[in-house]
Formats: sequence, structure tokens, C-alpha cells
Amino acid sequence: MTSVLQAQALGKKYGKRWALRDCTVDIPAGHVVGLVGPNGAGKTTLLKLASGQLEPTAGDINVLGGRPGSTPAQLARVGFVAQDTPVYAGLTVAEHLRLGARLNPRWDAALARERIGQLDLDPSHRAGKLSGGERAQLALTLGLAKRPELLILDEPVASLDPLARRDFLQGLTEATAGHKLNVVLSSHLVSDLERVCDYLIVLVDSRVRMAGKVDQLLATHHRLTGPRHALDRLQHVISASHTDRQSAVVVRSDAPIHDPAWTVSRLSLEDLVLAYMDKHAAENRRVALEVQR
Ligand SMILES: Nc1ncnc2c1ncn2[C@@H]1O[C@H](COP(=O)(O)OP(=O)(O)OP(=O)(O)O)[C@@H](O)[C@H]1O
Repeated sequence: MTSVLQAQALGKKYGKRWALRDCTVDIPAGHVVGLVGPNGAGKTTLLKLASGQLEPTAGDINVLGGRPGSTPAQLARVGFVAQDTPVYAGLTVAEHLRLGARLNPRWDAALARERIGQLDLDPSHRAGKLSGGERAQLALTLGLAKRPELLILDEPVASLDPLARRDFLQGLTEATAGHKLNVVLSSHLVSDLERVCDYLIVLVDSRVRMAGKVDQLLATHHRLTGPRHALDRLQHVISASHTDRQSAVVVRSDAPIHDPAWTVSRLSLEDLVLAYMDKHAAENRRVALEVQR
């Protein structure tokens, strides 16, 4: 299998309003995939459609070769950790594990016990009394012990302090290193995604603006600074900002840029994501295409 998730013209309406519209995406297998985009881009809606919690209003979605949530077997293959790391406040850590064992046919009790031990969580502690970081770790443990083929995490670290975020992401990296686990993780924190993801998708207004392996994306995008009049010599402009004479431009190019008018520097992943999220970016790309003609 080459894709874990394929969506074709996928749409979801709440009442009269589209939350996700005409979304076409192909998420390859064998990666820890970061999903990033502005508020309201449709990330949570897409992830809920992928885990079978929502039904599409339009289009098709296919996860691990099946329709999300269509059968108990399909449900068992996909794990989902929602925003705000949902756990039952009144249940103890041990009761969460027992519940996980009862609800999940592929439950890995040894993995769950081992992780809870490593995290130094008291099994008799009620989840409502755990810190935000501990709750997130408990939710991740439940997601991993389900032994899914695809684990979906929707902004799992949003409310955590930097130390708890680091511990959570480290736990995720360790868990994925040992197993053939596909992960799709949404977050606004690009630096966090950079730490764990080897593939990145930027979703803006339901559309995939950028997708690819992180190392390839960084190798094929460049920041250029130079005189504004040299702008029309550039192709594949992703974003641009100008002063009267100077322009700072993000371009996509597989080949090195040798035009002496431009000073070329490397981009951070965060700058690259911002360039694609820039609301003028689509307009810039259109201009670049016109320049090419
Ligand atoms: N249950 C709902 N009822 C009505 N509208 C909704 C519902 N859930 C989401 N929406 C709307 O759908 C759009 C997409 O929301 P979604 O939560 O998927 O975006 P997102 O990219 O995950 O945003 P964020 O980064 O803020 O979490 C938004 O305009 C949102 O207001």
C-alpha cells in the first residue's frame, strides 16, 4: 500500500456551511506526517472524517484501503487522539487501561503497562487529577496500545508547556521508531512538527498548498533577496515582500539559483510553512505562472 489516506473532492457541511470543501489529498504510507494550516482550514474536520467520526457530505475518502469507520476491523486499524487529550476525569489510570483492553481487539496490555510505568504514573490516580502533560501521555498510551496501523493526533500538544511537549513528542518518536506505525499529527507549532515529522502537508482553505518530505521541501525552496526589478526573471514564486527597491522572495526550484542579482539563503521549515500560508501566496504563484508563459 502506498497511501494511508486518500481524499478526492472531499467535503463536509455543517448546516449550510462548508467546513471542508473540495479537498483532495494523498498521504503516503510509512511516514510521520505533520498537518499544518491556519485556524479553520479544515484540519480537524479532515481528521474526523478519516477516523470515521464524521460522514462526508461530498466526495470520497479512503483510509488504509477502506472506508473510515465502516467495519469493526477498520475501526481497530485507526487510532485517534482528539484535541484536548480526552480522558475520563472520574476513572483511574488503571481503569482507562482496562477500558482500552475491553474496547480494542488488538490491545497491547504489556505496552500500556510498560509506558505507564516509564511515565511514573500512579495507576490508582484519577485522570481528572493528572496534569495536562500526564493526561496527554495517558491519551497517547491509549492510542498506541490500541496497536493501530494509523494513529491520528489532532493538536495533541497545544495546551502543554514546552517541557511536557518535548516529553510527549519524544514518547511519540520512540513509539514510532520500534513499530511500523503511520502517524498523522496536526499542530500549529511547526518547530514541534519538525522534531517528529518527516513529511509535511500545508492545508489552507481545504486545499493542499504544499506536501512533501521535509528534507526535500527544504532542499527545493530558497529565500532570495535582491532588486525588485529582477523579480520578473524568477519562476515559481511562493511569496514575496517588497520595499521600494528590494524584494525578499521565497521560490521553489530543484536546481541551484545562480542569478547574481539575488542573494540566496536557506529557509527554516517555519518560514517555508508561513510562505505557503501567506494569503497573498496563491496570488504570487498565479503571477509566477503568468511570468512563465
Ligand atoms: N461542529 C461544527 N459545527 C459548525 N461548524 C463547524 C463545526 N466544526 C467545525 N466547524 C467549522 O468548520 C471550519 C473548519 O473547522 P476545523 O475545526 O476543521 O478547522 P481547523 O483547521 O482544525 O481549525 P483550528 O486550527 O482552529 O483547530 C471552521 O470554519 C469551523 O468554524
